[in-house]
Amino acid sequence: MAEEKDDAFTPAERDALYKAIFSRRDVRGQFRPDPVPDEVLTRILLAAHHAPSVGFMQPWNFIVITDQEVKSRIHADFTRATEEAAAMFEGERRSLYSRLKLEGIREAPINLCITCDRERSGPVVLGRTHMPAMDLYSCVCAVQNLWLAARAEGLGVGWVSILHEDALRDALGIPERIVPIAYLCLGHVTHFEATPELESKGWRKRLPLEDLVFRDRWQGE
Ligand SMILES: Cc1cc2c(cc1C)N(C[C@H](O)[C@H](O)[C@H](O)COP(=O)(O)O)c1[nH]c(=O)[nH]c(=O)c1N2
Repeated sequence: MAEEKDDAFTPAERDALYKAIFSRRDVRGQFRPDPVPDEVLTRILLAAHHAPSVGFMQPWNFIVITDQEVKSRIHADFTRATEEAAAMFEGERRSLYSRLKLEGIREAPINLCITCDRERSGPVVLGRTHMPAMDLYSCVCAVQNLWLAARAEGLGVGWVSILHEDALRDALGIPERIVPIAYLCLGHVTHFEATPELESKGWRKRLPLEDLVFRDRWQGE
């Protein structure tokens, strides 16, 4: 066998990465109260900070929330928003929606808001000159890095987006030029589900990959 180059992944390293990808779950209901050690939190934040970003803008900030009062304020807004959301679905969908657990704000030992500073590196940004949303997408890359690193650390992450942006800004004192990207609940978990909860609870199935891959041009409707 050819000698591995230093920058190549061994098969075990490759498998470990895929394991993190395929076993990552959105966690809302299985948080344990035990605290997350600071060094673990630092490692996953460092993973987020090593995400790609347009023009190397690094437009993110990480607001680490452990104050139960702040969490309760956000949770109160979730309760309002989720009632509004339930009303947007009809019949059986509405009652299924209402039975789903869609956040773990108060149970998770850490809540984390990832934000985007749209002015971080001046008005003209390499790579964002023609597609201005690229800074927002960069922050989502940071979220995904953190989500995968957390999985490898045995920590669950749940993304909560059933919130009013103004209420979130108010609760966290986020200034106007900063965009809240993700509100995450984070902590040790009793277990990771094998499949997305929205699938196991009958909300929606994973689509077949072959239906989503096009060759050379758009081949859908
Ligand atoms: C941008 C964004 C926003 C949200 C989510 C995800 C993403 C990417 N998801 C989680 C979502 O339901 C979940 O990712 C899918 O159901 C797939 O499940 P796994 O993440 O594979 O477990 C999510 N889940 C939830 O219970 N409440 C929420 O508000 C949200 N919001």
